[in-house]
Amino acid sequence: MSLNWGYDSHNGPDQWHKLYPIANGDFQSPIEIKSSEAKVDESLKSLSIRYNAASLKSLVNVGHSFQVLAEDKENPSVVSQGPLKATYRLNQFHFHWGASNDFGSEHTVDGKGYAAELHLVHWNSDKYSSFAEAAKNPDGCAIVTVFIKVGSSHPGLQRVVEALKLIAAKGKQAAFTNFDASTLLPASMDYWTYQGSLTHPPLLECVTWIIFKEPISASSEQINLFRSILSSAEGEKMCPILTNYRPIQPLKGREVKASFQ
Ligand SMILES: Cc1cc(C)cc(S(N)(=O)=O)c1
Ligand SMILES: [Zn+2]
Repeated sequence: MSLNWGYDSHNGPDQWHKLYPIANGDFQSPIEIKSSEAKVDESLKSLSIRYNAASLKSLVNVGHSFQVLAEDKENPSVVSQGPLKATYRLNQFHFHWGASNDFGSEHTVDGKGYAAELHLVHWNSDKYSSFAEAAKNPDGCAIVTVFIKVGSSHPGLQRVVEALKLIAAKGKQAAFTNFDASTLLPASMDYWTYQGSLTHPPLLECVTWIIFKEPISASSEQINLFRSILSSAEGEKMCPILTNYRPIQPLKGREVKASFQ
């Protein structure tokens, strides 16, 4: 199935509104986080993240990124507390990046972009029976987000980037098991949170965003391996995925809360 959207000039974020009018909605993501304008909310609980290495099963090249998929029936990996009023099950995680290390994250902080951004995608399994059903509701999804800056090599990320050679072409899938996603989280649990949307089509406004203040570090070589996967299928002209981030969207009066001073 060829995508009707992408990140090129002819099918990229500026064009998405033609097929997905919600692209101009009031709760779109990503956004710029202006740290001085975030409202410290003392009532925000600390986040409870319980990841189970048995949850993750496979790695797939979806043509615009790669995803590590959870089998979310048994041994679910879950996030709860923090700004959330329910328990949210891990569905998958993936990354966004750019053609150079100077940009590539989707959210920005005080005008600064990071080299890449990790999205750990969860759905409200207390209220809904699947991610697809949850994504139709404002309280349906919770995406835990970790910024990635260029620095020392990240041991946890190394297993992920080494597996990318197995899924170089679009549509390729490989087993990826026994991986504890909590190795990708920063030391500090301080976060910002706001209500927004999925950051590519269908752009549904169903997400409680939970964005850690502290980035993790990855080496330039590790981030460069993200750019080694292809948007082309086997046998087609090889086309590396050099960029897959949506630019920041208007805040439209939304409040960003901070769990920290
Ligand atoms: C369309 C879509 C689906 C999923 C699972 C996740 C996203 S994102 N990039 O907002 O995390 C977007
Ligand atoms: Zn994403």
